Amino acid sequence: MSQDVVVIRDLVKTFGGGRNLFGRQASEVHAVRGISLDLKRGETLGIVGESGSGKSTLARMLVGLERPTAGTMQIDGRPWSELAAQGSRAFGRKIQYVFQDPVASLNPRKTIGDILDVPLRLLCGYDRATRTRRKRELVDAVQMPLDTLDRFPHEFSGGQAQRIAIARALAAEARILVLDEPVSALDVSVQAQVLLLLQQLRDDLGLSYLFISHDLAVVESISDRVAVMYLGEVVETGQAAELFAAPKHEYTRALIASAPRLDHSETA
Ligand SMILES: Nc1ncnc2c1ncn2[C@@H]1O[C@H](COP(=O)(O)OP(=O)(O)OP(=O)(O)O)[C@@H](O)[C@H]1O
Repeated sequence: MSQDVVVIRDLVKTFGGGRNLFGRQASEVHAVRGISLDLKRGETLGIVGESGSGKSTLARMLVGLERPTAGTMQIDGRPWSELAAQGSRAFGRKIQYVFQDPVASLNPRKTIGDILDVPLRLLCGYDRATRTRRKRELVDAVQMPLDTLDRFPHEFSGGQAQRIAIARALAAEARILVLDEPVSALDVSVQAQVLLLLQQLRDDLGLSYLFISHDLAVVESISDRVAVMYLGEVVETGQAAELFAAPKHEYTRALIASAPRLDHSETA
């Protein structure tokens, strides 16, 4: 069996380009311009690039929220087109999306128990007893107390809410997580705790992560490999430590030079 859980080939996404109200050709936005990438089982692939480089568009296509203009993707051994033909739930069992703003991503009117119930019921079809057991396991897996299940999203800090969002992403036993700026909204000390939890979960459950961030220090700390995106293209990929220590592409060098928190200078 292939070690690659995500295979992306020549992926393109173009927005717009149709005729406008006056019959004129509207301008096209080339958000993703022919990307090829692989994500291996158990690996964290960091995706970096400035705002507008196409990171979120890539992520949204992977999880089935956006349809590619051209190219192919395979998710956990299944062609993207096959999952798309089955509807959005087919993606949910294979690949899950964790958003930047954890509190906003949780329904404020539902308890955490009810929020976790949704994927267990709709994606897995579990009976009530199994759902109850799984919900306990899930809050435990993200190191939250059991009474979390009876509380509402607003009762939690940003870091706790992100743990809950991660628990929800794990509910349907998808083994691939697309993490889109998952710690960017959190204080630095909380970021470190959530990153540690993500690493533990990855190792314990054999997860694979596509980890998107504009924060190079965060990406370097968690990623095995890194892909650098610029204007819709991947301009450089490499092992995280090597790529940050000796960037090959001009854009990667500029990105590192403009990042205040990443210090690769020699200490005397
Ligand atoms: N639905 C859409 N319709 C039209 N253009 C879009 C749409 N979504 C994204 N774009 C454009 O595609 C390009 C890539 O955007 P994308 O959000 O993927 O970049 P990003 O690297 O994730 O940036 P950010 O870090 O700001 O989210 C941008 O020029 C953006 O304006």
